[in-house]
Amino acid sequence: MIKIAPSLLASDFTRLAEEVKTIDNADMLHLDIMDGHFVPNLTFGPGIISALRDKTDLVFDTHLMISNPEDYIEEYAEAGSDYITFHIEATNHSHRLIQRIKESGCKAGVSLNPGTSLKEIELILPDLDMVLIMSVNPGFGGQKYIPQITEKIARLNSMIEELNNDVAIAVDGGIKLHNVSEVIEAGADIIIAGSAIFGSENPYEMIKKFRAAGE
Ligand SMILES: O=C(CO)[C@@H](O)[C@H](O)COP(=O)(O)O
Repeated sequence: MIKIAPSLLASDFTRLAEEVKTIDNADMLHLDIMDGHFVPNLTFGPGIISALRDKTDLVFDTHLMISNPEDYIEEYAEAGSDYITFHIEATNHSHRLIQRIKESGCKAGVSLNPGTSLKEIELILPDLDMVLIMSVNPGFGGQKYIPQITEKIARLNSMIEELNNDVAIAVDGGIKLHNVSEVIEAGADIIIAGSAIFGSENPYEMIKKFRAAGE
């Protein structure tokens, strides 16, 4: 079953609580944390996550696009995250970070920029709950899907099958109705989409269409 995770980045920040209600048929809420350092944009922090926590039952999927993620794990767990994902490019201590995320009561994910090889995560793959493949360069919504990423998803899918493990593949960036099937066929389990969902006339119906593409 494909999971749909609308990215809050594309919502109207003046009406967050109402925006979240428009997507209550999704599975997860994707929360992009940007620090203006690891990526050239700034978004929001744990205060917004805790403010939204009692507004929805969606699983909170926190994506740390920040330098020094080791300084913030517990804070984002306490704010109400269910998953915490950090970037492999942002730390020299990925295994320790995974352990800390799990100790904080969350599921652990790691994300890879488009130019980062899957080799970087080979040794930590058995310990992960999710791998988040960036299909655009992180920092901004509304960019175009990078076509080579489809092959990367398929290779990751084979690596996970070989391990015989339950690691979810999430794909993030530039996913629309016209290419969602390609991403799902390559092996994605979680579709993260911002502008295609929050930018549509009817986010609820758009989620239904995304879901149908995976059936
Ligand atoms: O993390 C990011 C971008 O850095 C994504 O989560 C975007 O928010 C996805 O937006 P669309 O490409 O779907 O508009």
